[in-house]
Amino acid sequence: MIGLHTAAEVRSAEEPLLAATPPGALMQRAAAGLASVCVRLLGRVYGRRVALLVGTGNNGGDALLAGARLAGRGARVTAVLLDPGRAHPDGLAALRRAGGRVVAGNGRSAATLVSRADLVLDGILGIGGRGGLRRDAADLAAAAADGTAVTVAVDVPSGIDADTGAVDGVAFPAMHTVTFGVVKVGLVVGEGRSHAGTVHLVDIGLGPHLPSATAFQLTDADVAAGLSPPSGDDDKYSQGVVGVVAGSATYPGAGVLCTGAALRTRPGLVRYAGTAADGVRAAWPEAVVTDGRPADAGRVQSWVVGPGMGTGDDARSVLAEVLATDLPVLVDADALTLLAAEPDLVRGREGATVLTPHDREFARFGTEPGQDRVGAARRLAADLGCVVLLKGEATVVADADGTAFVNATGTPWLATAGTGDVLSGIVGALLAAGLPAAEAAAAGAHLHGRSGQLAAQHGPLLAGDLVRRLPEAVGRVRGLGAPRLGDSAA
Ligand SMILES: NC(=O)C1=CN([C@@H]2O[C@H](COP(=O)(O)OP(=O)(O)OC[C@H]3O[C@@H](n4cnc5c(N)ncnc54)[C@H](O)[C@@H]3O)[C@@H](O)[C@H]2O)[C@@H](O)CC1
Ligand SMILES: [K+]
Repeated sequence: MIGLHTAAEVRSAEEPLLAATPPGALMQRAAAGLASVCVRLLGRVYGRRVALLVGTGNNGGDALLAGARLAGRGARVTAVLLDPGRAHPDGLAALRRAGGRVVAGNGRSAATLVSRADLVLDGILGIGGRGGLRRDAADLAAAAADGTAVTVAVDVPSGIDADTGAVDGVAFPAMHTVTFGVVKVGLVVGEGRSHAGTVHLVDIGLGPHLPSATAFQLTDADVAAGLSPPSGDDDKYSQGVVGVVAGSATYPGAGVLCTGAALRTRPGLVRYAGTAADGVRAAWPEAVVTDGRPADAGRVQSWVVGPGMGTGDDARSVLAEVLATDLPVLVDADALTLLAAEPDLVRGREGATVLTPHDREFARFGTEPGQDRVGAARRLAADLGCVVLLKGEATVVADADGTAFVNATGTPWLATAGTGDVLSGIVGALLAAGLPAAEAAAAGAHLHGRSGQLAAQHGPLLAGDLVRRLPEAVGRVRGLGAPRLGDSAA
């Protein structure tokens, strides 16, 4: 698992480390790591044009020291100072000694220089940044976006909130972010994720001083650990039996997709109960199907309830029946609409409850998710005593105790009808297999994203393609062992 940290956690870890290291040593470590990523990205360094965008803090100092290292290898480095009187003095001296140039950051010539560079390093603001970019900085970020340079953010893209990924106005559009010590939450979630590009982590020795993370990104290896293959002693019941209530006689699709996804994730046994019975039976002869109520379906170890089931009295009564059990229940789509009107149906349940809203469904519970998606999911999870999986470009999972996961996998092609029904089926299967609810939700989102990436390799995908590619996604997740950073750009 990759721990995700806040700026305050970084500050608290930096303090003892700074006290234990010679002055400037930490910044030199950061600059060395930053420069070596830049060398890799540039390929040939000699003669390449490098523009450094330099603010008033240590983030600008990192950029200047890395620029000095690149100038030492023959790059033509120019520092663009946003506040010339307040740039990091040691960094500035090092750059000058290495033969780098310095210009002021206002005016057209600075923007032209940035738009013609081969590499632009963004050292405007790091974790000390507050609020959005000011006018001069925003113009330079726009020039970088319009140019052809490789854009690299130092520690965090300037203009994003390192804790939430929120952007207030304009932020630097990085293709790569070289971050120091730990991955900040804001690099992998919300708008921060798309501004950060591929994330490279440079170790500066913070590890022993860090508090435990409360937010995480799962790797393939983490998900594989929860998906142990069946042993010789397993039978169809011991692998986990999922109950699905989804779809309707008129619209059986949600029932078909949800049941198929559960079967393909963990093919033990899936029991379907509902009015889409004929459609589900025709599509999945492997499922055990009844057109009766959940109680008529037989024993299950988890329930998935909601997609396409409607919001009428019958649907409400089926939802209440499922929630009255002590089993893990995943509540999605129409069942979320019903639940938002009666949230007490889940408060105090003995079994775990996982809610899987998109933004509009989330808002029915009282507040829009806003730009702090991890915070919003945590608040709703704590309020209802549930696990909340908030769907998005980076899906967030929060447990009632505050533990959060930010999903690393996926593709924009997943924004198509029926993909949510597939996610519900996957998570339902993992719940039936006995995974703790938050981990089942996070692992399910990871698998869903991997399946989407496989299905979108050659272009647009349909929800049914996700179901078809699920066994391969499970196989790939099992086969890739090493933790992978940089998935945030996937
Ligand atoms: N503390 C350390 O020893 C290390 C820190 N490192 C770097 O230091 C950074 C943090 O440095 P700082 O605390 O100096 O903070 P920053 O470099 O993030 O910036 C703070 C400065 O920017 C100004 N500022 C804040 N918001 C602004 C805005 N919206 N527009 C214009 N100016 C604004 C502040 O007044 C302050 O002068 C990290 O992100 C990392 O890059 C690394 O060198 C590793 C070691
Ligand atoms: K930056």
